[in-house]
Amino acid sequence: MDSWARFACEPRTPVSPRDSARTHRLPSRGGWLDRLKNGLKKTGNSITTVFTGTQIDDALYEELETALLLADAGVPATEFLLNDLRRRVKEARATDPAQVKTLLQDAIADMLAPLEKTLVVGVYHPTVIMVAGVNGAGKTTSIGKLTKHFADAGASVLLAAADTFRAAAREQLAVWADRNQVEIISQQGADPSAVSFDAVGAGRARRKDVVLVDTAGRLPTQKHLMEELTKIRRVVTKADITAPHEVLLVIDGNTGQNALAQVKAFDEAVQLTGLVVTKLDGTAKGGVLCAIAREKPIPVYFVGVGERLEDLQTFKAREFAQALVG
Ligand SMILES: Nc1nc2c(ncn2[C@@H]2O[C@H](COP(=O)(O)OP(=O)(O)OP(=O)(O)O)[C@@H](O)[C@H]2O)c(=O)[nH]1
Repeated sequence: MDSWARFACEPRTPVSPRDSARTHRLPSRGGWLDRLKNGLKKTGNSITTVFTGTQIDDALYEELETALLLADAGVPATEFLLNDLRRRVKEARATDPAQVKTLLQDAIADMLAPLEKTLVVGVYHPTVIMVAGVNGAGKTTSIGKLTKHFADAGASVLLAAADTFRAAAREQLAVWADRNQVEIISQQGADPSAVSFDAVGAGRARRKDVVLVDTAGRLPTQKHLMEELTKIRRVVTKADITAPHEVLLVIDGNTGQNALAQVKAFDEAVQLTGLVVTKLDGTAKGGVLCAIAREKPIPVYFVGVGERLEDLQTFKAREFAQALVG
């Protein structure tokens, strides 16, 4: 068993006949649930206070509806959850609001379950992962954290600084590359597609396991920048017909319902394969994952609750539901 396989301890649905596939699991989940709980406290508090009463009545459901909407779960997910919960309460013949709280946890966990998926690398050589998002969502930081974890697990990584305009962005990525002793392709002022093309070629020539492409932040309303992103994707495919193997959108958990709009817009532009939800620490809008599950179910590979390395972990539906309705 190679050093990477030691980290491959999560169950995996085979995605390829190639048995060299590796699953990526971030190490050290110690204390994670508490950190997640702490991060989601603001969202969770307004939901859990609904269950402090003594009766299961219409007022309880109405309060819960308000709390879910305030948590940015959105109308479709809120309606679904309320109907599902009423059914569960009836079936369980629950009489105590505390029981309803546990049933809500179950309902949320089931709703979020389809979003749970493990990022697999090793099926393709290299696995090309494109990372996009609005400005300041946490792309570069997340790439840095993932690089560290990939490197620790024995995978070779090549970074591509496809944000060629902002010097600070390239420098930030170079710091992560340096810290993890991984190579980086970076060219000031160059065309982001050209840098990405070169990186995929270099990744293959240098036999890297993973090529991570960091793109510049952009708003879905900036049409030319969204077209630029589409072009990057197209050019990556020119460099390797099977790539990109993953297209990740990093979203800031604080943006709530707007995050859903971002998911839709970026998916249209580059066909997303997964999400990274950052900054869930201190947000009152953590319910947005329910909205995503109901309205645009794209897998959530990782969630982040802070700036430290260990603050980015794989997403687990039940854990999230537990943290939200603690
Ligand atoms: N509190 C908190 N801060 C975070 C988290 N993830 C990232 N950040 C911070 O968010 C800020 C922006 O992160 P970046 O990684 O630079 O964001 P970016 O998307 O690459 O930004 P642009 O390159 O400008 O588009 C930094 O100060 C990060 O440290 C998180 O989970 N929680």
